[in-house]
Amino acid sequence: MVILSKQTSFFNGVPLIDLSKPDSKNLIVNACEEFGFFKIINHDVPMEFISKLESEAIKFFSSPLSEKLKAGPADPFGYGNKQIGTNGDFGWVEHILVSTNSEFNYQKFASILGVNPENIRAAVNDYVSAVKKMSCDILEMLAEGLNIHPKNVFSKLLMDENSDSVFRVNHYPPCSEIEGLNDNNNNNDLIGFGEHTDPQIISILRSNNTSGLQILLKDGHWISVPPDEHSFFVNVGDSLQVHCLFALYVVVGRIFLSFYYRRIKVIR
Ligand SMILES: C=C1C[C@]23C[C@@]1(O)CC[C@H]2[C@@]12CC[C@H](O)[C@@](C)(C(=O)O1)[C@H]2[C@@H]3C(=O)O
Ligand SMILES: O=C(O)CCC(=O)C(=O)O
Ligand SMILES: [Fe+2]
Repeated sequence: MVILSKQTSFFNGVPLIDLSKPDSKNLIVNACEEFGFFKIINHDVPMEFISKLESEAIKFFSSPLSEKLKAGPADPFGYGNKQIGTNGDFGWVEHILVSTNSEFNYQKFASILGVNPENIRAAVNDYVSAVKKMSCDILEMLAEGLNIHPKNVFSKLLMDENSDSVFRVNHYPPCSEIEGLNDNNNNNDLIGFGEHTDPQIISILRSNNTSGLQILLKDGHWISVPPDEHSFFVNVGDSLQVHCLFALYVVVGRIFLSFYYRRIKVIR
């Protein structure tokens, strides 16, 4: 199912965390508690790593479907089309899911792109390492903001060799059925990536300047997040919620709820 909507106004209240500022740790804790979602600026992920990966992804997704299918199915890793995950969820999306493990085999993707698999590995590793470093900084600030020792209590979950961290690239292709439609009624039958929480500790999201990302506020309203290709968005996943409910609530008396979000198709 795809939710189709004319772009309505953007929400300007997403908490903003400037990683270069000393008060970030307290702001991160408040954002996790009040919102479960925040935007990161002044991160150290080089734009060069982001652009390199984005251009390889664009090349891959522009390949003929018959070629892309050779890199599938995503069970668990590879190319997937419309079928999101293993729960039968459906979306107007195609994706690549890869392990962040450095031994991952990129041969299938490299053949389609006509490049050496080591080039793809290097591009993914550069990006993923920089994003992991940023994620560890965020998780350590979170522990510090909560006054929990040691400060790597969360970040060690990410650095663990058995960590289930994954790298996913989603592509939301144009939908010929809705092109040219002038939908004033918020026709509810078209969605890119359906409403869900992520099972991980946190999810780090970045997209190009495409709108459609929506988050569910505590009052039950879905609101649209303004896109920003230079920033990352972070959302609280189920594992952090569970950790806080069972371990931290007793100690520090704070609760973080994992966060519902989705991506809709927007008529321009
Ligand atoms: C629709 C779904 C796909 C997903 C499991 C879920 O029910 C909700 C979270 C999705 C997600 C997002 C992050 C990762 O890409 C992923 C592998 C995960 O752990 O949670 C996917 C799941 C998936 O593709 O199976
Ligand atoms: O498109 C997005 O920004 C969200 C994608 C998403 O929720 C996911 O991959 O888990
Ligand atoms: Fe997600």
